[in-house]
Amino acid sequence: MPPPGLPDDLQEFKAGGSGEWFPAAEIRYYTNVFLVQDDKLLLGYKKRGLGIHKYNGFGGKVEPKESTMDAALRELQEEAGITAPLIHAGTLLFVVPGEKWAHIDIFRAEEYTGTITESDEMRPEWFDTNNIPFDNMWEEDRYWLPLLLSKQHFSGRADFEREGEKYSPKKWWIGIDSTT
Ligand SMILES: Nc1nc2c([nH]c(=O)n2[C@H]2C[C@H](O)[C@@H](COP(=O)(O)OP(=O)(O)OP(=O)(O)O)O2)c(=O)[nH]1
Repeated sequence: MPPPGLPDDLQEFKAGGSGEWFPAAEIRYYTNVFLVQDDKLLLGYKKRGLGIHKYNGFGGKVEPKESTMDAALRELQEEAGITAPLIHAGTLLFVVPGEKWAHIDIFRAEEYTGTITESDEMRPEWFDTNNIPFDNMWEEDRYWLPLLLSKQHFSGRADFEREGEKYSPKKWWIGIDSTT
């Protein structure tokens, strides 16, 4: 059974952790873009802000009156210097008690135009898809990134406890959309 906040028609893929899901809160929208070419994945090393010193896709907050797609394209341009046709890969709810829920629309791109460029926020780096730096990423990314790579549409939720800038995973659930 999917946790609160996710659609009902999901097939469980990975779940773990313990305790209760944190209570509902207001939702804030984010984007995250992963570029995949052959057996290579482009990640960015985050130099500031949420997730500092972790590798992640390129993305950020959706601004008021901006569509999610426009936000994803803007962040990809700002953080990696490129533009790309984006395919919706899945969604993730990232929950921290006492904070707004982050609803993250996650996109995959397979081609791009422009020159991959380091920005103030991200240092881009290519990784082999069988050598992804999961130990230096958000904890639950290891569970859903394989679904992004295998082109299976997913939805997930991950609840974290926060102590200062340290986020510890508490409970997570990742499902595959049964229509894919
Ligand atoms: N892969 C992954 N990404 C996550 C998780 N949680 C989470 O917020 N993110 C992403 C969503 C966004 O792409 C990014 C956080 O956005 P941000 O705070 O850098 O937003 P921004 O670029 O608008 O920031 P700023 O300009 O205000 O500094 O981290 C997670 O658990 N896994």
